[in-house]
Amino acid sequence: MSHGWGYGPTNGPDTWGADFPVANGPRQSPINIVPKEAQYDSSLKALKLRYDPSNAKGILNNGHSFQVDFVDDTDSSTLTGGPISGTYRLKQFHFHWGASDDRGSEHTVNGVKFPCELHLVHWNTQYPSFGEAASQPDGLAVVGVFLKIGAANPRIQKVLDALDSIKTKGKQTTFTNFDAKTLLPSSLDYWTYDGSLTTPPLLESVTWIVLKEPISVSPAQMAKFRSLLFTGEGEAPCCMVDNYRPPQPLKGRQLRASFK
Ligand SMILES: CC#CCOc1ccc(CNS(N)(=O)=O)cc1
Ligand SMILES: [Zn+2]
Repeated sequence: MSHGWGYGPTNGPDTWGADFPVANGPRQSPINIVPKEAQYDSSLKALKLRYDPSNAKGILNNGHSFQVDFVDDTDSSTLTGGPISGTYRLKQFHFHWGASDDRGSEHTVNGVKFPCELHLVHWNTQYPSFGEAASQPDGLAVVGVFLKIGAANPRIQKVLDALDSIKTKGKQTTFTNFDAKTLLPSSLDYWTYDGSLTTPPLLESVTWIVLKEPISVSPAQMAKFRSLLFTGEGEAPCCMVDNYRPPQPLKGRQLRASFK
């Protein structure tokens, strides 16, 4: 049986290059963000996120994380402005997290890991589909949001309450009427750089937009993330934790900031 990619000792990030050679490419993600080395760019526009709650359709345990999927056949949930040109449609959002609060995020800031990181995945409508866009250097835009330990965040609770229904790999359920914009912090200040998907196929097609301000998550809410399993029903259970790729070499890329 093929031993697909994952986050364990025999199929984790250090092994991905065997099946996905782009893993050692020039624009891999995530990266360590060093704010002092980010170049403020006054030409960067404000992010414009317009999401229609009725586009939310389902929530899925995909065996690597869980994702909330959106209807993306019209321009009703979009990202415009910021560092991108044109219109990008929201496809899904998902998270990465650790087994304990000292790790879990993919991007780091001055080497500091957050316990969790949210990714909102968008694709460039210049291309006919997500799949087509994912193979283009300007095909995707992912907004990254750090989660830091603090007060319980009521805005993620509806997502967390759905996790009991998708405990094992492959399980999915309907998930409707959800405004992804409520997951965002009050400030939309961001860092941006050219990067890749952080999971296989690791395609170098992502404009990364990482928000400076984190949102909060409580220890009890983190426990809900950690209640999921990488494994399918009937398999020996393996807790879904530490599903993050570590920072990759910058390889001369410029990191820009939308704020001073
Ligand atoms: C091409 C392709 C494909 C499968 O779809 C995805 C979607 C999102 C991701 C997650 N990428 S990330 N962590 O960089 O947002 C990976 C594969
Ligand atoms: Zn991700």
